[in-house]
Parts: sequence; C-alpha cells; structure tokens
Amino acid sequence: MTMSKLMQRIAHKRVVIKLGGSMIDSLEESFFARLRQMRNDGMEMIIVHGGGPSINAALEKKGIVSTSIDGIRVTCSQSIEVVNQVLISEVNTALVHQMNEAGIESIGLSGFDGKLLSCKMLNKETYGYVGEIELVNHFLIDKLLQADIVPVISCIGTTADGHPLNINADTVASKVAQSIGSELLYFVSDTPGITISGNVQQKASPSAIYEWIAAGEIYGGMIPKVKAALSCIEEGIPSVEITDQQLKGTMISHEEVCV
Ligand SMILES: Nc1ncnc2c1ncn2[C@@H]1O[C@H](COP(=O)(O)OP(=O)(O)O)[C@@H](O)[C@H]1O
Ligand SMILES: CC(=O)N[C@@H](CCC(=O)OP(=O)(O)O)C(=O)O
Repeated sequence: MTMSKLMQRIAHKRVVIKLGGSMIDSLEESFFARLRQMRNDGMEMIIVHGGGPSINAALEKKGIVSTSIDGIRVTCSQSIEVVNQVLISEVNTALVHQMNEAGIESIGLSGFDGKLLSCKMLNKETYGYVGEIELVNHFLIDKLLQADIVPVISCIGTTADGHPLNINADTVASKVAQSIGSELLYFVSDTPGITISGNVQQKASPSAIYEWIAAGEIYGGMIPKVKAALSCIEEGIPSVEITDQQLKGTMISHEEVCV
C-alpha cells in the first residue's frame, strides 16, 4: 500500500458501494437511510453501479444478440453504443436523482469525466469493446469527497483516443476501492449473499470460492463479483461483502471455512 493510501485510511473511513443492475430499480427507503447513517458516522462514500438488465432490454429492443463469458458481456461495435447510452443517460442519471432526493448530495460520472477510468481493450477478439482499467483518476474522487459530494460512477471506461469501453461494474468497484484505499466494499445485489445448496454463507474464503466455481455452485454474474472481491482482499481491503440491501451478507475473508 502506498503512503498516500495509508494516510487516507487514517484520515477517513471510505466505503465503496456497488449497486447491481439486478436491484437498482428497487432501492428501498431503508437502504438510503443506511447510506445516510454511514455518512452521519463520518464515512466517505463512493457509489459504483451496473445495469445489466437495462442493457439486455435495450439490446433486445434493437434486435442485437448478446452473449456473456463468465459474466463478462461480449460487446460488439453496435452494442457498445447501446451500453454507453443506457448506463450514462438512463441508469446513472436516475440513480443520481434518487440519491439527491434522498438527501445525499451526489454527482454522476462515467470513466470519461476527468479521465476517471482510463482503459485498454481487455481482448478485442474474445470480448470486443470491453475495457481493462489501467488507471483510476483517484485525485478527482478525492476532490469530490473533500467537498462532501458522493461520486456515482457508471462502468464505462475510455481509451486514450476517447472510445467508450464496457467494463463489468464489479471490476470497476474493486479497482476504485483499491485506488482510493477504501476500508469497506459492499457488492449489493439481488441475493442476500453467496448461497450454496440453499444456504447463505456468512463467510467465504478464497479456496472455498474456487471450489464452488469449479462445482458450478457459483456461476454467471456471481463470478465477476467473487473475482473482484478476491482481488480486493488480496490488496488488503479490510472488509469486503456480497450482500443485498440489508448490507449483512457474505464476508469474503482469508479465514478458512468448511465447505
Ligand atoms: N452461489 C450463488 N449465490 C448467489 N447468487 C448466485 C450464485 N451463483 C450465481 N448467482 C447468481 O448471481 C446473480 C447476481 O449476479 P448479477 O445478476 O450479475 O447481479 P448484479 O446485477 O447485482 O451484479 C444472482 O441473482 C444469482 O442468480
Ligand atoms: C463487460 C460487462 O460485462 N459489462 C456489464 C456492465 C454492466 C454490469 O456490470 O451490470 P451488473 O452490475 O448488473 O452486472 C454488462 O454489459 O452487463
């Protein structure tokens, strides 16, 4: 960890909250109350959001067929225009409006704003216009947090020549959390946590997660989520959780659990 990230942790507790497209249309007042409480407790907050279902609906409407590989959307040149439009103009603006209405002063950003998410292509042949983040402009986030404004970040990145790239929102959340020295990261989804044989797990270790993926008990959109969570605990983020709006789900931890 760099000295500046360490100093940041000492100065303020930072929390990154990733809102999945699976639940973003059904945010509850009690959830906003939890966010307000965290801010009242002195935490600095950053929101990252996805929007998979809205993207699916828009692509379907246009007759564009879309596929995913382990939760990563293969994004053709037609799709990236739709993804860009849906995430920035629809999902981000609606969420920023809700946050402000809930009394949490917020500002919407994509990876273009202040070069927030500079990317290269992950693998054009396999995934098309999907980005791999090379740099997060954490100075911009610092400035907004200092002004007591919550950044609400959509998962669109930019290439050096200004082309939009689609990035899985779980990956964006993990990269942002790592770059700003976040203490806490919540992946908020439509599931109360990692569920195995019908049981929500309180804790999940890396080895258990790899076994569950191999056994097919973790699949689809949960795969980028657990991978993002694992990369964060590797980088030393103290608390990483996969949860629903209650914010009490599965804690990802190095502690071994029996599977
Ligand atoms: N072991 C698991 N526990 C819980 N959910 C899982 C698991 N494996 C796969 N999933 C699926 O992952 C989904 C959440 O991923 P995703 O749909 O991408 O959500 P989000 O839009 O919130 O990122 C769940 O609704 C569920 O269908
Ligand atoms: C490359 C890639 O997979 N991008 C995602 C971005 C949206 C997202 O991640 O939304 P959720 O949070 O709802 O999963 C996609 O196109 O669906």
